[in-house]
Amino acid sequence: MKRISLTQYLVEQQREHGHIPGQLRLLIEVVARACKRIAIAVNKGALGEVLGSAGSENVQGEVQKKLDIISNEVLIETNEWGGHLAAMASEEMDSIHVVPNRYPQGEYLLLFDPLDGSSNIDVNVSIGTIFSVLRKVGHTRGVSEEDFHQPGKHQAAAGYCVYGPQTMLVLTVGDGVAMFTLDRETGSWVLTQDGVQIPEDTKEFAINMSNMRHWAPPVKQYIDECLQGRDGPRGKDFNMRWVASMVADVHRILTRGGIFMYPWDQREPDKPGKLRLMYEANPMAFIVEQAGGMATNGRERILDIQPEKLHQRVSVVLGSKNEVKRVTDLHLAAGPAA
Ligand SMILES: O=P(O)(O)OC[C@H]1O[C@](O)(COP(=O)(O)O)[C@@H](O)[C@@H]1O
Ligand SMILES: [Mg+2]
Ligand SMILES: [Mg+2]
Repeated sequence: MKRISLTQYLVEQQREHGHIPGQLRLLIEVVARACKRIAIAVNKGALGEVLGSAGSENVQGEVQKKLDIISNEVLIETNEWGGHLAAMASEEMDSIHVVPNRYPQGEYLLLFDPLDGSSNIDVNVSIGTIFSVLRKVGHTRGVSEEDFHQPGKHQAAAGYCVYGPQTMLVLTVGDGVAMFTLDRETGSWVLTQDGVQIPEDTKEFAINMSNMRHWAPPVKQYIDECLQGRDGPRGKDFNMRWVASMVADVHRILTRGGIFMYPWDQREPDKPGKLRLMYEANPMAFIVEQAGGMATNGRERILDIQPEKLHQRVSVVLGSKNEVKRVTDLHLAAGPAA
């Protein structure tokens, strides 16, 4: 098999399509390098003393794990000096991190969920890193949080790394989705799948069923019809999977299809959902769309949502096109309140 490295892939994309500027290519390579360092820490587990809680809370009031903090630091440290970024934002930081004056300033903004699936860290189940890249628009000096408030359709690149039985990097620069597997012996990312396509139909759904009694009627109806299997209106049996690491659930969907949902629920009616728009939903929605799937908040395309806050939350329905469409149609038919 001819081995194509991440560098080679990006250079070829640049040559063929001309839409990956040098700074963006560098940025992606640096993020991939940071993910490699995080993978090494994840791999060491208890031997590296990286498991367990850090005893602090993030801006959303969630208890931080040691790996949440380590991964955040690795991403900042590897990215801030390269000259490709103006600023970064993270799930684990209250506000944006502007690249210090001692380093050259770049034109991109990087957002990340440094460690996704925190509840799975200590139980040796797949976790990951999610990232989104925006271009700093406008030519004003300096950078502010408002510069980040761009809808997901403006992302220049997005990706995630999954730390599972294999460490994989999944990437889109707006021209399809490519998957790379980390060769631990050589330390390089090797292209293992290009032109990833999500099947349009599926018999597999992913949702945290323990929240069922709190869901809105359209979500209840959709899942109820799936559960009725071949005796119900769908006329086929469904299977369920829920890893509780979005990266792992989305990775399965990219590989063999499926629908993923983390919907609004009535426990906290003012909160649109659990997942964060800018560094979880947007990058995943970009990847899913680039692989032929669909991603909505139940009503509108996630990539069209105009963000108002860095840590804004959103309801998420993504994956195989025909199923996401079905859930979205049920919401639209139910009217504005549901
Ligand atoms: O524990 P729950 O409610 O099933 O939530 C699981 C979801 O929460 C998350 O773990 C949130 O991500 P973080 O670990 O980055 O906070 C998602 O990855 C996952 O889909
Ligand atoms: Mg997350
Ligand atoms: Mg996280």
